[in-house]
Amino acid sequence: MSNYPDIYSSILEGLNDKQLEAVTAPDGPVLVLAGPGSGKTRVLTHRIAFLLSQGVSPFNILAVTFTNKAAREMRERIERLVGGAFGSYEARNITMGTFHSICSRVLRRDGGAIGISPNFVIYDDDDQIRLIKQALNEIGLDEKQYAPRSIQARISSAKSALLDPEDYSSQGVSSYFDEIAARVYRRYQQLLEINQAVDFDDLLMKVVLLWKSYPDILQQYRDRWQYVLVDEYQDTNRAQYMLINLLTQEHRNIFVVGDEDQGIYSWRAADIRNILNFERDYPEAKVILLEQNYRSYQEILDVASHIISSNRLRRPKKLWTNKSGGALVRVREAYDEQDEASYIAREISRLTSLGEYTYSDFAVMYRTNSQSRPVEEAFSRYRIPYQIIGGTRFYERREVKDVLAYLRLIHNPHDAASLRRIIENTPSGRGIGKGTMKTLEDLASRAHISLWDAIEIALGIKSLEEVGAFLPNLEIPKLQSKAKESLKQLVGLIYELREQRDILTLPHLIDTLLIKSGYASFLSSGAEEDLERLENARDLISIAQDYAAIDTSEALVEFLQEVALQSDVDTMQNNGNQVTLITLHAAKGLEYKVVFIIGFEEGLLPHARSMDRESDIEEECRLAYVGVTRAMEKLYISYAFHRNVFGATQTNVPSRFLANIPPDLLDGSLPSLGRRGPGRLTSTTSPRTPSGSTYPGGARNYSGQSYRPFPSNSNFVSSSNLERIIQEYKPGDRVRHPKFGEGVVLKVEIQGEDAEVEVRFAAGSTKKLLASMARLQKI
Ligand SMILES: Nc1ncnc2c1ncn2[C@@H]1O[C@H](COP(=O)(O)OP(=O)(O)OP(=O)(O)O)[C@@H](O)[C@H]1O
Ligand SMILES: [Mg+2]
Repeated sequence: MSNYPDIYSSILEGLNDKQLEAVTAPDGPVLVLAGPGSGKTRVLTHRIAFLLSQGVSPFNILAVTFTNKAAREMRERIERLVGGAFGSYEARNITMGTFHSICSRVLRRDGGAIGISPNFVIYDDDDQIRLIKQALNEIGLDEKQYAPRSIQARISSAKSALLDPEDYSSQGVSSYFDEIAARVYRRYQQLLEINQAVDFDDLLMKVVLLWKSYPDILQQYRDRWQYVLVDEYQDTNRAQYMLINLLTQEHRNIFVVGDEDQGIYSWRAADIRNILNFERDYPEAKVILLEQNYRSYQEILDVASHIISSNRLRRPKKLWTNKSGGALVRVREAYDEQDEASYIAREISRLTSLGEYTYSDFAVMYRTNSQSRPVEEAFSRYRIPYQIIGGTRFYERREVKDVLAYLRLIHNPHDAASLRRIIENTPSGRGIGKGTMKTLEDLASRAHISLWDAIEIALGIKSLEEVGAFLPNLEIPKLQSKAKESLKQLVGLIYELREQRDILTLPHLIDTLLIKSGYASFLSSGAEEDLERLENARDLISIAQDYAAIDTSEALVEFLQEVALQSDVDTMQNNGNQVTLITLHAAKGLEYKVVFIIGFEEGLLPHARSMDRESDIEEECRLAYVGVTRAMEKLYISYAFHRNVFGATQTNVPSRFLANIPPDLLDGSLPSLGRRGPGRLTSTTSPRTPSGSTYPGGARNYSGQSYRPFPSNSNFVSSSNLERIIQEYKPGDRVRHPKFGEGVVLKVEIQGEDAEVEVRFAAGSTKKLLASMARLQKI
């Protein structure tokens, strides 16, 4: 470091030798391969600051992150690192964001060359499904027989592999279903074009197409982005790989960081082989391995290493840290998901009341979104503030989508998804019936024009020639006068709002559209629900304040793009003092002082869907590994004996991923059964593991009990559970049953391994219930 003048000290200070080597590497390709928490993201951030300090213009730097939030944080960090020396305006001019947001900008600017309107709208998942249904319909196929979701998945993977409909028909088809998908893909793509829309995968694929077809345009981008940096490189797909490759082939200033063990997006066509290809494509690459972990205590790392060690398709890697003396990783068997959630709530209350932690230090992680519900309920009972990442997002709320549909239509009237949404939903039908819509859609379909054009033609505002559909034999449908009137009003409204766009700021425009469209009065019944919806709709106005200072056409583009490309994690707040509830997938790259991973069970982690293929199981293992390595100080892993899945009670066994962990690394019971090999968690007895304690509130820590294998018979209750039941109910207790309501316990009787509880319900009936099955709640 002494070779560098003082001015660089903030950039280089505190880096270890390997990190320093990466940050200060000379121009040319660099690959940083390293495990979680070893400072890859930090190195990438400091590398950018270092480039700036070397006189590289921020305009010449492109940095790709996995979420927009990560990009924002990286930019702020760089500003802080270089701020004093170079002025904070520097970092603002770096191009930084996700692949999708960067590609969206490229297409907006240069997509015209390959026939993409600069006003294109971005279709989300919902829009895509609607369009696929429309395509199926038009081809005469039944959407019940050919699930639109499965077709969407095929189209998406075709696009990620850079196969257009023709390529896919000729190369990607291996079954009858593929053939159907290929036909739908073709029509779907045409419909996107007519709607002047692109889907997420198009954003990437179209830029590859653009750059491949127009070397002069590619050259402009090569000249512009002379330094390209990519975080989380293991999760790039074929299209992303091509984008980076096209950009950097010439100048070869490519700096990527990644970890093969953390590849968790192969279901979105990510390909870990891109890391291997890197060394093939850039044989002169400098490869740097980082080994020291700065995030977690050794106790956590040891557990992580044992979990990932069962994967065969990997190079062994050592993780070490000089942070030792932390707590052992806690493993706990819960009775069911409620018990699991209550335990977490109590533990968080306990730790915060000791003053050691605040709520924002905690995260609860899970495999599937639906697992968050019991945790939310427990947190409400314990008054623990939380934020949930994913779930129903603000932008997915009906009223928000309705207002966005108006905005999208103002931006681009050819977007039929938005037009249909407005006609069908808000405010109630707009007086345009199904018959009229069918007539208009038929016209659009036959003439290969947008729905908007079809409406204008039917109203006599435009002729077929004017919209570029010269079909002399096409009969223009006659509409009923009432429908005509309603359509005229709608078209007039959109024209009027488009005029307003040129006059008003974006927040004003939204305000105006709420009033003129009748949407505000539609929601003004005064009912609680309507008030809330109106409030949400109006929240868009305050969000749009960020764009009030720029020209409204441009603001609208930026605003819609931000909304369309927002990921779950982007909505996460850093400022509130609240616990984070997040899926394992979304937790990538993040860190928390205390992490709870719930549902460490066969069927959830690994997920039932991934049981068939070894490569899928390995991906689930990496997912578990990603989760475990998010923890800095304390880690809790839990699995439940019973779990309610879509209304049915399942009896699950602990995850096979626990099987490779030596018991002395854990505090709590270890399901040693699984150690006989993956997938063979059959019943047998297992050694008793010491530890365990009682928790406030009188609930037991099952980890203090010997591990009991659970036969699939769900009446079975382990002795620990039996103890709990007996402790839990006594005559006179007031209880609540989900179906029978409130009642009083009259009698508790042991029945083999279970207990029978007799309850008199307030409604009058007396019932005998098996304690293990009844889902009684004490009140
Ligand atoms: N040299 C260092 N000195 C002190 N702290 C460091 C150092 N390097 C990294 N850290 C800290 O260690 C933590 C992990 O770093 P970072 O997030 O960059 O790791 P990563 O390799 O990107 O992890 P992941 O694979 O999970 O994305 C961060 O809190 C970071 O600030
Ligand atoms: Mg990282």
